[in-house]
Amino acid sequence: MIEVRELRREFTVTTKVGRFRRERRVVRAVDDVGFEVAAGEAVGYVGPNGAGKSTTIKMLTGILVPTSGFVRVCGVDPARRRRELARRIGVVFGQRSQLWWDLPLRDSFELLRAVYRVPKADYASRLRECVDLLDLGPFLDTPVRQLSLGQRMRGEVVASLLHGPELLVLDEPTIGLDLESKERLREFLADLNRERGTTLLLTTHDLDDIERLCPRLVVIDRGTVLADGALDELRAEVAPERVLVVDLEKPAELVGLPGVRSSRVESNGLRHHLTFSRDTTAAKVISAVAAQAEVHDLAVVEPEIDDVVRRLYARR
Ligand SMILES: Nc1ncnc2c1ncn2[C@@H]1O[C@H](COP(=O)(O)OP(=O)(O)OP(=O)(O)O)[C@@H](O)[C@H]1O
Repeated sequence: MIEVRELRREFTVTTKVGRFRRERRVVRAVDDVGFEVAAGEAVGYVGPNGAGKSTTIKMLTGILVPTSGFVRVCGVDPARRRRELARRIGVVFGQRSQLWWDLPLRDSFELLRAVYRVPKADYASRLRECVDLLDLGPFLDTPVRQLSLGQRMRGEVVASLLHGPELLVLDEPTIGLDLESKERLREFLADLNRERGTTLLLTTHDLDDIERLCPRLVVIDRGTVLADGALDELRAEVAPERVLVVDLEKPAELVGLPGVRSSRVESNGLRHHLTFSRDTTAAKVISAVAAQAEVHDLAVVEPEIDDVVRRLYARR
């Protein structure tokens, strides 16, 4: 669905040096980026501010022409065949609107139907389904300018789906939304990917979006790919330890546990946080604990996704 190889984009920026002199400098926003996304995948494209995410997205959607490299989306060169691509993909920019500000939401959708020449029956059924799932019915006749951010974002997502795209590209779709709106949108997108098989590529700073939606992550920093893989694999790679939290029936000291590298004791010896390596199974640690004390409750804690991504950035 997406093929990117040695993709590069440079910008020339002019900065003032001293009182009269200006200096031209080339900024390489995307520097030999490569990755592929297969049909049906949901991939998170993450990186710190200025990493090159939006620039990549703009090249994938044909808004920006690459300085060099290879890019194909749905088999076409986005910059050369932008119009054709627009009929096959949906794009949502959290910070920019594709809706007509003064028109009711319904009229914006109608206009987009005409732009994309969506057959009336397809349009009606897609609109009905999206509006129901995203609970937008009560707002269809409200001018876009009067919608809350959460309502508008749901509107943006509907607008991007009216022509039934194979791929949906989202740049910061949950930015500024409250927790409930975020959750509703994530649920909708997860269903879209699972039930419809729509491919998703999204950039976000909210790693809960990734946890909820994207089994795979492509991490970029300073224009280059730092890591690309399944979230679980990246977790195992950069965070080679997990924590077993055990609550004992009675306070006890635990000694000689297999694979346990460090421990922290709380509640006067009742709760133990045992950090163990991935070479050991949780079952082995648990049975060694159970041989020494009576266990009341336990949980295995994986490192948080924020921690995984922070460690990936730090590797640089
Ligand atoms: N039109 C432009 N002209 C000059 N420099 C630009 C332009 N667009 C982006 N850049 C620079 O390219 C780099 C990458 O920017 P980009 O917007 O792609 O990052 P990002 O990962 O999307 O960041 P953020 O998370 O802050 O949105 C930055 O250093 C930015 O200043």
